[in-house]
Amino acid sequence: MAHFTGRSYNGGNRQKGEDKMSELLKMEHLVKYYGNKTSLTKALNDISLTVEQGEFTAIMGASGSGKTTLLNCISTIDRPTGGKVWIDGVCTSELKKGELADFRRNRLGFIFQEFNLLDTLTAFDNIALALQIQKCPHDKIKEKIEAVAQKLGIREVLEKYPYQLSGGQKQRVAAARAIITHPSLILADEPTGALDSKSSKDLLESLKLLNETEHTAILMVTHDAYTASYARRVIFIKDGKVFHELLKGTEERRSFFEQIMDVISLLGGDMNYAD
Ligand SMILES: Nc1ncnc2c1ncn2[C@@H]1O[C@H](COP(=O)(O)OP(=O)(O)OP(=O)(O)O)[C@@H](O)[C@H]1O
Repeated sequence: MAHFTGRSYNGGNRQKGEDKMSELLKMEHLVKYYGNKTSLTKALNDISLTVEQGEFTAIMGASGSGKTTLLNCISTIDRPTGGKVWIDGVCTSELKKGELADFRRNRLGFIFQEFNLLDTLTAFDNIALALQIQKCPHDKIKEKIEAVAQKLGIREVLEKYPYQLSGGQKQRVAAARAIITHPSLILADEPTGALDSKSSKDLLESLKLLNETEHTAILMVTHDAYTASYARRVIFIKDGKVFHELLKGTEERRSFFEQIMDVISLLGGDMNYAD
């Protein structure tokens, strides 16, 4: 086991000497209750965090700790009971109903555990859909898809339908669909949850490459330490609160994985241990 080199949570403030980046996502005092007076669940209990432009962040926590609720409040799929979220300086709780869909379409990309591809469209058309909605010209669509497909290693499967693809290929198509509109932020909920270890590795290498070359920020919920070790920063949630965070320095991914494992052993819970 590596020595525990993490630091106590400091409200998302960067430490001295760290890269100066600009703020992309800010949450202040996020609270989310489910239920009613007789049966109340406090899913988020006062979370304040910032994520910088281009940052690759993982959110970890045991089942029921509030990871998906947090992601849904950020993505505007769910409304927090209290507190505020800003993305690119826009306070999402101030957006009107009609503005929310446009906001999500233009600023956010989504990757879900279950891929969410349309079965009746080819991989190419699934990816193209995001651009057609934005009224991108036809020749530009082809050019953009070919470029992203090259990066993700899915050029050969673009004319296939989802049922003809492996889980790993489907998830890389979903990643292409998420990145193609150049969103400020990709939100991924357990993106490797339905994949075997080889496909998980391929997807994570692809996400890392997209993050590095396109400078798109990725916020990824996972309960898997191996998956989280691809991020530069890991935030641990317990009972709806931020419990700890780790920042990857210059060390290898494997050693970051060991640091993550150390925090998991402090947290307990049902997270994955394999590397
Ligand atoms: N729609 C809902 N109605 C009532 N309670 C909910 C609802 N959604 C989530 N919860 C509760 O809120 C808490 C946090 O749930 P959440 O799904 O965010 O956890 P999670 O960390 O994503 O869990 P998992 O890893 O199992 O997906 C849990 O106690 C859950 O039962």
